[in-house]
Amino acid sequence: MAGKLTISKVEVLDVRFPTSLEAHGSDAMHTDPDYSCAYVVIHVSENPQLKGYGLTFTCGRGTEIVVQAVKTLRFLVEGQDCKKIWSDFATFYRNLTSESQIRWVGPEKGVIQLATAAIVNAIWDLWGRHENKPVWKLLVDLSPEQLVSTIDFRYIRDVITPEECIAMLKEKKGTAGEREKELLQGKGYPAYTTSVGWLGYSDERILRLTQEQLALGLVSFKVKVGQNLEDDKRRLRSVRKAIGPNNKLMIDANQRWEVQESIDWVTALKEFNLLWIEEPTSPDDILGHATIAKALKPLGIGVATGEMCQNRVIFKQLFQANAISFCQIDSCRVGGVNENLAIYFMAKKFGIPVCPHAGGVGLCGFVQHLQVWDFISLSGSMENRMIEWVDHLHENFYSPPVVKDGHYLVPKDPGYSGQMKEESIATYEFPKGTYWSNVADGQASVQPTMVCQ
Ligand SMILES: C[C@H](O)[C@@H](O)[C@@H](O)[C@H](O)C(=O)O
Ligand SMILES: [Mg+2]
Repeated sequence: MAGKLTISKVEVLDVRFPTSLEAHGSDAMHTDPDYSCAYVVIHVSENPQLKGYGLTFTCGRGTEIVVQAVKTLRFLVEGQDCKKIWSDFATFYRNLTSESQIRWVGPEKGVIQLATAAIVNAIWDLWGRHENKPVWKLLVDLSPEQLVSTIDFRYIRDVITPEECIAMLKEKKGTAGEREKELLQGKGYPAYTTSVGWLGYSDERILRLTQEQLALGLVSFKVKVGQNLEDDKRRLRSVRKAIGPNNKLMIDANQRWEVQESIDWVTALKEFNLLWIEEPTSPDDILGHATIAKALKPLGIGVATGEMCQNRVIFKQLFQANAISFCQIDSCRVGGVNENLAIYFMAKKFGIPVCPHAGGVGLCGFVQHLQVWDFISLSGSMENRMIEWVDHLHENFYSPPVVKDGHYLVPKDPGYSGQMKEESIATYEFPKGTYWSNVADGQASVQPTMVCQ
């Protein structure tokens, strides 16, 4: 790799889509999300054509705080040589997450962690584009030593070491080509859908969408629960009837309950043959999740969580405490690709399947790369694994993810699939995009409707 690639500018934009108008994305705790993001574009001096695009997902209000956090971190990124970063990514990552003053407002959690993810994701996108490869292929082609060198092992060495990770990758190297071929020539990677069952949708809408998705080949469905038990029973009865006894059904409470309440509520829903209960309680309550998991095990219902688990340390403890049966990494909640790799390695060690979270804008595009890499290079298995699919806002991206016949097709374009269309930014940048200026002028609606037909 001759020549430098100096980061000349980290650009950051606040982009918000008014999804609350249709109750898309609504759940028991986030009743009116406007799917939004802090969107980062990384420029390099030596090549104006080459840019890296990344983002972190937010729900509307508060995005401006994440944008500010990216601006605060900028001085650690601008002026850096990308090639130097890629050759020792863990050190760059550590510098970002452990800066001596900024770390007080984290460390490695909350807004500053979301901002880290947006920057780090953009740097991986840039790397993929520079190598002319989708990020999954970049990961697959890195040597085991190089790939593992991107991970900051601080605080997780008591459960996993770089040497163990390298050995895991080496063990799978010989057969990786077969799995890559299987994914590219076969149906792709199994998906499940959440976008039939948002909490603010009417019963009629849920049923119609379920039937539509079934007809499109989806066989796994997730429904939001947690506000009212009788409502949950009625919806689940309808969805279970529509999908039949053999298709998979999951529920998601988005942290609505206490620990005992989780056990009681889910037990009351056991007749619907549920694969998992997702986020029953606080994402920080590791032992609470373990208690719930133990109580629900005899019912055959697993516990899933991850979309709001802030860093690798929380995941480490969830694994250690037998608190989850499904690990839901999130491409933007922890500090981007590097930290997610650490979580994948721990999941492999503890024998827990990863089913990435993707309910948000841009997340389906990112996580498909990680999961494809995992199948080819690490777990070597799709058993008990699926990638979440939410069918919203993909039209705003240049290389949108594609689900066909219930499977994600392997992305082929270089990068990490997060580049947003210019016209979408011009419309939805907050507050100056045309959509939001019209709202300010009273020419567009902002009133969320909680029940939609
Ligand atoms: C506010 C969001 O749509 C969440 O409801 C969503 O991420 C959800 O938890 C999911 O699992 O997709
Ligand atoms: Mg969820």
